[in-house]
Amino acid sequence: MPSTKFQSGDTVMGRWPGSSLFYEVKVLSYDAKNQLYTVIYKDGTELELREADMKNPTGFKPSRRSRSRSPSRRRSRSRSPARTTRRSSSRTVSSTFIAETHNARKEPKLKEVLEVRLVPVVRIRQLKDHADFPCLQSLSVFPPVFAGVFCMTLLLPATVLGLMVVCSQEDASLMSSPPLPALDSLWDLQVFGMVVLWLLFQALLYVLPVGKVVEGMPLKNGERLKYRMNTLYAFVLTVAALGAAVHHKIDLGYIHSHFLQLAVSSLLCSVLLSVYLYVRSRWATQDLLAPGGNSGSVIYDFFMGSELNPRIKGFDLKYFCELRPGLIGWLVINAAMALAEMQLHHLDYPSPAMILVNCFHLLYVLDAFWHEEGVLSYMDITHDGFGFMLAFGDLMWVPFTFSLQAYYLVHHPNHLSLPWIVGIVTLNVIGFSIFRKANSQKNCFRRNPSDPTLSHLKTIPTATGKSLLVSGLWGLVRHPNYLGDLIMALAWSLPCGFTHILPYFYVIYLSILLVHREARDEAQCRRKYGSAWDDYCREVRYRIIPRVY
Ligand SMILES: NC(=O)C1=CN([C@@H]2O[C@H](COP(=O)(O)OP(=O)(O)OC[C@H]3O[C@@H](n4cnc5c(N)ncnc54)[C@H](OP(=O)(O)O)[C@@H]3O)[C@@H](O)[C@H]2O)C=CC1
Ligand SMILES: CC(C)=CCC[C@@H](C)[C@H]1CC=C2C3=C(CC[C@@]21C)[C@@]1(C)CC[C@H](O)C(C)(C)[C@@H]1CC3
Repeated sequence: MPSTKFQSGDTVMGRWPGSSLFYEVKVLSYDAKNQLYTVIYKDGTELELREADMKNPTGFKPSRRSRSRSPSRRRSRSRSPARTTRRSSSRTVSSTFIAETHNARKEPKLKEVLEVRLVPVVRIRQLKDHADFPCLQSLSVFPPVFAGVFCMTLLLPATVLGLMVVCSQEDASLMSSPPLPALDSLWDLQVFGMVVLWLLFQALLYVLPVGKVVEGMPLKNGERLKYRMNTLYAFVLTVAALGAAVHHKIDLGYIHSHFLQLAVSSLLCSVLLSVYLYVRSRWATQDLLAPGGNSGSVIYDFFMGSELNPRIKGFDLKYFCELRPGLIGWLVINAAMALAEMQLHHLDYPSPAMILVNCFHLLYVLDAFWHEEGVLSYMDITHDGFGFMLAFGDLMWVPFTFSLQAYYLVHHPNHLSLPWIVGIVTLNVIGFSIFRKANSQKNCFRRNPSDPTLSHLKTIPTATGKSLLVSGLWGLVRHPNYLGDLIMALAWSLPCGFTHILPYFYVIYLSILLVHREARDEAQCRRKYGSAWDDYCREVRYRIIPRVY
């Protein structure tokens, strides 16, 4: 940490954003560029504070009123700071501070020290805050949370396999009960070898010294990890390798004919990886753990993951899995399904529906690769531990459920008329434009808030020094990028027609995931930005869909 008034590890008094209350906080790191300290309150809340909002503890006396209260719990019991210090979007942060500091001087009672006996509350709150799972949000006591996590560990893989089995039946209705495949038909050592080879090949491409190296978001200790941006190269080299394989008469139809076995082998790889991750996390120091990453429950930590960025030397396991084997694997499966469709129905070209599905998915994945740097600031990388949920999500869920539409079309051809094709392409273009513009605007604004291309947008200042965009797409709904993602998801399903609901599984999954993710992000932003976030919510009333939600 550079020479600053407060040092990492110091215990000082930090202002709760939007209020005149000060609580005991521990300094974690200092961001010299933005001149912000990352501090942690005793209830586990992490915020960025300016030096002006931090004071030495001397002179603060314990409150007689305050007992076992965290800032966040206080907000729900007493009048919310948002209401007591309500400010409009046009009012500047500094004027708010002056007013509140003045008040605080007149009313010493407002200066309080947090007396903490919060450990169980912290853990439950952090558990509920932890990941993309709605069931964890609604559960408030430990045993059900762990039981829920345990069931998910079994249910999620079963869901993927079940969907794949149903999808291959003529009657792909979710209500149908297709014959279960024999257990030994699910396993083939050669297929397992292929999956391991695939992972090793992708790992080899990851360590190639091509592509620029960039720094990730600051960690708790202020450090920034380095990441090499070369997913696009990995993709191009994979396509070249597959092209060479096809040229040498290797039949990609193998993927279609061994689809279930490939999924089971990928599941096994994700389980083995998660066991490794769990075991190594037992030796990880506190500053390497994700928030709430050490709950004390084996099953919970196995599922959610304890370590934030597990690395072997410079090889980042989470970042590798998030973007490469699963996403590139998804595209390879799609291409194999197009080939299988041509073989099965004796076609010279894939059907228009298959072409649309392949092109839409290709665009989505290439976009993720093109904007690879943006992924470094996504919750999965900066906040979530790496455990079974993400390992399974990346290695099995993404390639085998995201490709269900292409798999479905192999067995359920759907004729598309020209107007339908035009309509579906238009819908995807609209969804993609919203998704891309929203993500780019936010990333650009976070990198450089005074970027001239964004000067026309209105913003709301917050106590942390960062502002929130409040016009343009971010003024339409609070998560325009989710809206675009959902519109695209619908466009991907429509080429499969309306006979079965199965091709719409992706839209349903994404809606649940994004609604939950939005709630989780909202809770984090409210903690981070206090009353400024409430102002934003008043100004932009809808979360994802204008006038609906
Ligand atoms: N296909 C799939 O399976 C999935 C796709 N996704 C996609 O991944 C992408 C990333 O999603 P996710 O990481 O959840 O969240 P976002 O990229 O939407 O990031 C949320 C963060 O943006 C900042 N923010 C929120 N509102 C504003 C505002 N008005 N102005 C400026 N900054 C704001 C806040 O962080 P701060 O203020 O700290 O910068 C907030 O925490 C999305 O496009 C989503 O659609 C996500 C999950 C699954
Ligand atoms: C039910 C279950 C197993 C949940 C696990 C969730 C994960 C599969 C998803 C959580 C967030 C994801 C993102 C992408 C893929 C799915 C997971 C890992 C993503 C990489 C897809 C491509 C996008 O462009 C993206 C980079 C925005 C996106 C990031 C989030």
